[in-house]
Amino acid sequence: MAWKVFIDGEAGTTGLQIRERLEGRRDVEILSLPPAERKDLGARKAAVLEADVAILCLPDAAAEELVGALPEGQGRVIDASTAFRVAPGWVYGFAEMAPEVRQALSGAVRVSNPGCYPTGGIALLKPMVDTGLIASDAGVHVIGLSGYSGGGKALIAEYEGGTAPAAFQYGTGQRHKHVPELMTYSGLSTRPIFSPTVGNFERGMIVQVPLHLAPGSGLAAAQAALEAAYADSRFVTVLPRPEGEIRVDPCRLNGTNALELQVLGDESSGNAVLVAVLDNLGKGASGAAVQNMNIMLGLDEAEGLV
Ligand SMILES: NC(=O)C1=CN([C@@H]2O[C@H](COP(=O)(O)OP(=O)(O)OC[C@H]3O[C@@H](n4cnc5c(N)ncnc54)[C@H](OP(=O)(O)O)[C@@H]3O)[C@@H](O)[C@H]2O)C=CC1
Ligand SMILES: CC(=O)N[C@@H](CCC(=O)OP(=O)(O)O)C(=O)O
Repeated sequence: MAWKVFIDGEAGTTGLQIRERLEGRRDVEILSLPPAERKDLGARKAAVLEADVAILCLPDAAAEELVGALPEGQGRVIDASTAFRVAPGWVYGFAEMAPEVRQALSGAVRVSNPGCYPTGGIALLKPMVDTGLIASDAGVHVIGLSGYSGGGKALIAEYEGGTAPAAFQYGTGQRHKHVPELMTYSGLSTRPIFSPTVGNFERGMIVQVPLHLAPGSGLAAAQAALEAAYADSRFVTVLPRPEGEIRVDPCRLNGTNALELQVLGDESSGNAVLVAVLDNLGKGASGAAVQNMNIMLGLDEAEGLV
């Protein structure tokens, strides 16, 4: 028997990627709507209710409208938008964030898929807060670098049309949509400063957290905290601290569901930069959505396919 999966917004950037990841699978049947019904609320609602799991790859407002139309507790949904990431009653689908998340996911009806930058930021920050290496009320800085596909079809068109600059910093008003989830799941009570930049490359991402740690021991402690948090993780890897200078390539995990974490810096001064590398369309979006779908359907064995 194949599980029925409906991808709402399957023609968009994230939807297409999920479709590609699922197309070769014999344990999954993709439910699709005819083009004329692609934006018909009634048809989409019926497809969600027919499916074993529906993955919403829509703008926030369209996701809110569809979820609002579903009967309470019916239609298992993974929402890729920002709409429900800190909403009560939703499971935040970052399976590696804490041991209890995987179990919550397996029975969940409403799952929000994490944002791309928060996936890297929370992965780095939560173990620091949990172990007391960062006080929960500390003011932290998070710096992001993303490929342009993170901006969806509109930004892709600007870059492919040659009208966008080589790179641009944005989120300059400190109102970026990712800050609430970053703060909530990292366990920070002070709103972090988040400064993202997008560059002229399609996909790939670096998230950096600069920190002043204890001189002489802080970097080793940060390394130990990350290693302990992700010891049993299949998709999150803590890399060894490098010897000397390195170059961090945002694109090195493209096409995968991997997330790599690393502690960089100088032990003698305690000046550190924690770094996460991921594919914004992989672990930052479609990979995580398929991983969550697998856990919800009890297909953990198939996780290697994401
Ligand atoms: N790109 C990324 O890296 C990531 C994106 N996300 C999130 O995923 C969601 C989708 O983003 P992304 O794929 O980039 O966006 P896109 O703009 O590439 O795709 C959105 C898709 O939704 C469709 N759509 C819009 N309104 C409706 C509606 N009312 N009913 C049905 N379909 C509709 C669009 O149709 P049409 O083709 O006609 O425009 C389009 O195909 C967003 O909420 C985004 O925040 C999450 C993680 C990362
Ligand atoms: C480069 C770029 O514009 N990136 C988007 C984030 C990517 C994304 O869509 O984030 P979600 O995971 O929340 O959907 C932005 O900064 O708004």
